[in-house]
Amino acid sequence: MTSTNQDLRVGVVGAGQMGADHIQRITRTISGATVSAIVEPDAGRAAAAAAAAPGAQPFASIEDAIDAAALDAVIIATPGPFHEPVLLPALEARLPILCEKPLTPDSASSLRILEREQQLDRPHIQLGFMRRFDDEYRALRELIAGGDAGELLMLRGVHRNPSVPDSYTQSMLITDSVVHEFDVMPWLAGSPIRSVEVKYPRRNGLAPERLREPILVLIELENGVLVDVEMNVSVRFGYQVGTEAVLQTGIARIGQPAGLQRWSDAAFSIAEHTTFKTRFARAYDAQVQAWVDAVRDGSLVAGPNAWDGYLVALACEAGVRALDESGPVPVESAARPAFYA
Ligand SMILES: NC(=O)c1ccc[n+]([C@@H]2O[C@H](COP(=O)([O-])OP(=O)(O)OC[C@H]3O[C@@H](n4cnc5c(N)ncnc54)[C@H](O)[C@@H]3O)[C@@H](O)[C@H]2O)c1
Ligand SMILES: O[C@H]1[C@H](O)[C@@H](O)[C@H](O)[C@@H](O)[C@H]1O
Repeated sequence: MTSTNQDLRVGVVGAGQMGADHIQRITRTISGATVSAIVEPDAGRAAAAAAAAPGAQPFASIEDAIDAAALDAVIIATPGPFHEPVLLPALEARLPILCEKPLTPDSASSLRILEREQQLDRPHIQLGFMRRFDDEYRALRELIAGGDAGELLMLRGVHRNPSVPDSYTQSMLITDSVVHEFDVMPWLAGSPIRSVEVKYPRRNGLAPERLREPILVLIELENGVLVDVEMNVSVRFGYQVGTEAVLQTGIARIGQPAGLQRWSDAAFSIAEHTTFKTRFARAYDAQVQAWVDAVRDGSLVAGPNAWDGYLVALACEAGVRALDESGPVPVESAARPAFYA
């Protein structure tokens, strides 16, 4: 750290919906860090981000921010295809990195990142798979590992978005959305992915014309646990992410609606989220705080690392193939190098 005060100076690259959220989070909620640099090509977003983070300097590129020694660490919140051009100079400058998911959109580019990172003394990249910081996901993982209800047999997931932007394509059902399940389900079950299959139920006529959805994704894990995920992005009513674990002698469920309960007009209702920003707000806070603390104490990474991102990239490749092929597509997951132990 080259900070003049005790705070970690964080640069944020990409100040769109997620980057702007992280800028506010660091400015208002996180302790031990300030936003010192913002790289955002869109002038309106750059101005809004600067207003939210007094004292942060604007830069045209990550390279310029590095040359000006304006940051100790970086959060990458550009769209997935624009992660690699930021990751490489950041690694070159030995900056600790919190990179939003996915690491990169395909396994070949993820491998390039792994190769570059392994030239450093230790992992520098933490990945933004925030579900690992969600209290409910953590409790579920603990329960499964504890074995009180016997062995885990199945995991059943629902992942429902109210709608998606015009830029969202068919393959993004996998690479932008199911990408989370490709990380969190193996993490819950303690076993890597063996294959991915996609089934198409009846199409939702309210979906954008370019999308054939919802989809049902079947994920087989190496330990025999079968995972099914309903991926559904035009549900309109709200944002819902839930998981049910089927164990030998019990069922565990997370992601149920919580909060305001209401009785009126002879009916009962309960508030539902409309965006991941509120559903996972506490998880994002915990994730960023854990990362800041890890950078400050020198451990640099306190969550999923680039190897986890590579495994997910392999699963995404299989998932994208499975959108067009019938039957399970195998995932060849390589052995984790000692560097990422
Ligand atoms: N963890 C989560 O739940 C979650 C939620 C949403 C998005 N994301 C991830 O966050 C990242 C950003 O997604 P978003 O929804 O905020 O996208 P967005 O389109 O809202 O914002 C991306 C921003 O990056 C800027 N940008 C593009 N190229 C750039 C470059 N080369 N240098 C600097 N800035 C550049 C764009 O102008 C834009 O403002 C993606 O990786 C996405 O997958 C994660
Ligand atoms: O980019 C978003 C984000 O990653 C959300 O967490 C996920 O639920 C959405 O499906 C995806 O589009």
